[in-house]
Amino acid sequence: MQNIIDVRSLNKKYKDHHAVKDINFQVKEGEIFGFLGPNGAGKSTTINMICTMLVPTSGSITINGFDAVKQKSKVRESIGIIFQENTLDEKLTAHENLMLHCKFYKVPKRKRGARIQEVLEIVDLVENRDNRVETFSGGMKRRLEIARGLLHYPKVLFLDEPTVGLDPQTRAHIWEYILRLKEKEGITMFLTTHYLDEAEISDRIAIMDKGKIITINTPAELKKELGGDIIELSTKNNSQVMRDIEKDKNIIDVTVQDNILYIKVHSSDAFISQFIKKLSVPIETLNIRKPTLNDVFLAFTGENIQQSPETQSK
Ligand SMILES: Nc1ncnc2c1ncn2[C@@H]1O[C@H](COP(=O)(O)OP(=O)(O)OP(=O)(O)O)[C@@H](O)[C@H]1O
Repeated sequence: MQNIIDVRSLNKKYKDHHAVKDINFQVKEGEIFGFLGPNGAGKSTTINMICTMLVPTSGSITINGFDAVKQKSKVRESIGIIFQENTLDEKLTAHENLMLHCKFYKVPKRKRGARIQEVLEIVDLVENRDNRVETFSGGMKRRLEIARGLLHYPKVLFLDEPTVGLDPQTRAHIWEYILRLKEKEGITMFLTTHYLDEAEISDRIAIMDKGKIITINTPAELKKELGGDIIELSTKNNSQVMRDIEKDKNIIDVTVQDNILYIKVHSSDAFISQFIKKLSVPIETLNIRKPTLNDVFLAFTGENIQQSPETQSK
């Protein structure tokens, strides 16, 4: 598979802050590329540079064969962006919103009608074409934004938390459309998300932290690399537990989040009974499971992938 995005030695420095530090990665044509990282990792800065909205301090970005600094308009023709916040004009109808975008992107006049019809069909909004956007549900607005992002036949679609704030049923519905697009039109998807299940859909995932790409792999490989089992344990005195299990050779790693200890072990089978005997404080909850993508994220960044409550309502 050919690389549709090629990022090399990319840096961005804001006055006294080095936000993106010499990163390198490639995105293959047709894949869903998940771009994850905690708040402030440098994801938006990187995406803004790829989308030509921000000039890099140094390094190179090639999209669809075009240079993101020297061939901005060619790059813009090659990409579609679905922003997190609603950028539709609520007072206009679906059709009028799409027409406005056609003009902006200079889609030839004689092709506009057919193309609008085509994208409305993709997202199942043909019957709503003449209704004002203000009458749409959250899910319909998102679908219309996706339709708009597709109007100029982009090769890459940037999806910035595409289902944030939507209910689970609508989220599942939006994903049906996104996956249909991938299948039918072969569009490459560059996805940022704080939802674990969405990250799982990615063909490959890059995790960014403190301005650097710290790993890139398929979700399955990332989990496999982490290996072993995870024991989730809570007690009234977790620091005593840490002392109890100190120097235990079966333990690979221990992290603490929200007062729960996540103890990574090679295998819990033979280990668990002697582990419990070692504890000098009563157990409140105990759970044993295989690693998830969240464990991968936690291991690399020290944080949970899920949205914090204050950003969830955005
Ligand atoms: N215009 C700016 N001037 C100075 N510093 C900035 C500017 N924009 C971003 N930063 C800093 O650069 C770092 C990376 O920010 P960025 O927005 O790229 O992170 P992010 O991974 O997208 O985070 P989030 O998930 O919260 O959107 C942060 O420390 C941020 O404060």
